[in-house]
Amino acid sequence: MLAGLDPEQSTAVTAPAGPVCILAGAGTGKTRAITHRIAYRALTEQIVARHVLAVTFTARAAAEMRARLAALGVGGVQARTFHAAALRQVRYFAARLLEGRAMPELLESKARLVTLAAARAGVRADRTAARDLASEIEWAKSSLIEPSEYAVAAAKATREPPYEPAKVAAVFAAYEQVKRSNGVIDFEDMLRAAVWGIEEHPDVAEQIRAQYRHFVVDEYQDVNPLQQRLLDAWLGGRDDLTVVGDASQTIYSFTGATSGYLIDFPRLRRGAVVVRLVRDYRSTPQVVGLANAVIRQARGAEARLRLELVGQRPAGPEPDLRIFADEPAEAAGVAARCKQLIAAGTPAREIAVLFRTNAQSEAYEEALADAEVPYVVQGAARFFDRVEIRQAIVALRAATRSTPEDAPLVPAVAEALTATGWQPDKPHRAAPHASAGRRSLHWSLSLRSTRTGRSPGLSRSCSGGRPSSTRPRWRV
Ligand SMILES: Nc1ncnc2c1ncn2[C@@H]1O[C@H](COP(=O)(O)OP(=O)(O)OP(=O)(O)O)[C@@H](O)[C@H]1O
Repeated sequence: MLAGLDPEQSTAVTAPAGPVCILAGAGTGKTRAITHRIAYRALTEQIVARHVLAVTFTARAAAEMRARLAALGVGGVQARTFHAAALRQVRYFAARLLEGRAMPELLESKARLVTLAAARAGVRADRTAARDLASEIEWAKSSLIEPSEYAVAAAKATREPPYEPAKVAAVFAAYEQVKRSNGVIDFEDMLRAAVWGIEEHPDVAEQIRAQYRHFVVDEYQDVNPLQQRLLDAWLGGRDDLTVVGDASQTIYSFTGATSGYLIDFPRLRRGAVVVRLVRDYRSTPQVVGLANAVIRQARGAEARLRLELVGQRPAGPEPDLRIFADEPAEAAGVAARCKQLIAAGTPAREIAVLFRTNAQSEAYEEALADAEVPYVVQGAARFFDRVEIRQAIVALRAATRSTPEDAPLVPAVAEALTATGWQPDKPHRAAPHASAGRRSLHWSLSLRSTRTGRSPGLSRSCSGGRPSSTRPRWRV
């Protein structure tokens, strides 16, 4: 279990029961460290695997952790997100907590009810405004802030609310009422229900604490006050807690997450073992050096836990860091660079453009289409979940089936797409770059020919969306 670990990872893995804080930079093997720690303790019979609750940030990370533990021969560990763990707990204890009442339905998205609540509070909110209001409500609820406290708290946190704070507070209060009268709860309510179940029901608390005795929290720099409260409720004053995080990777502050819990962990948890993982196994020393140089600029509390990473891989080319004024300029710069590389002989398929969230693909797709650089969007399952994309795929399939062998496919595709409600001549964005994350019909597909059953060999890229006289509407 200890072979294949570096000295710092070994320290983390073998640290005794109690608070352990693993400060781990990107690519330093933190997943290896925490899975090995759980497995090592289980296999040396310090703990029983089914008493471990490992909380991850995403369902994908939870699945990864379970798979790695299974590969190490350890089953039975509960690896879940805060939401999944809370939902399971509330469902399990529903009969006791709800005293026979039905479990309320869980709202997948706040948007519809926020729009209703805004109307009730006398605030006119279009879709974008409703989304911004929903984010504000989410921030407040994750930060344990009630509607009556919102205005003061928002000012203190230097929020930039979409309306004046009193209006947001009114929408927030109305939202809570609308939700109650609709008999539904949102994700934050579910976490609150899990907290309330433990804090107010000693029998529930006892049963949960008997089940979960050892805790691991991944991405601890992005925990919000509501999640921390749930963690504290689970712990019930015990301290067998391993947290893993990197203050320099805090990315969810706008939703209420705070790296404060990670930063204060060594001070607040007596006897905490603190381990720093700084050997970066993923990137070349050149890339690691650039990352260090960027992170060195950090100021404030995060800077105290800053990690200086050491690249472990063979040397590679020097990366080129460029800074742009805004996202469209950055996307245009990336597209221009791609064009330049292709003109110099680099095959397009050897160029990758990476971005953090799927919503950002819009800016890049637009810039690449404008620069007439062929592209394929890959690995973004959610892209294919978009309503317009699902409609388009259905339409394309129908078109390939109904088009005669020798007829050009493209008009049939356009026709079929139009039948789905898409209007090629209608601009899809009033202000193209004003709202990051808005979806538009601007896409690229790689299709298998259903008519021949063969792969066409080249990807068919269609660009729709903003009509332009200089840009062909369809390219195949
Ligand atoms: N001690 C080690 N020796 C050699 N390679 C290692 C070691 N520890 C981790 N690695 C390699 O480093 C890479 C990152 O490991 P892992 O996925 O565990 O890291 P991580 O820190 O969880 O990653 P992330 O940056 O995504 O959070 C993997 O390819 C892993 O095999």
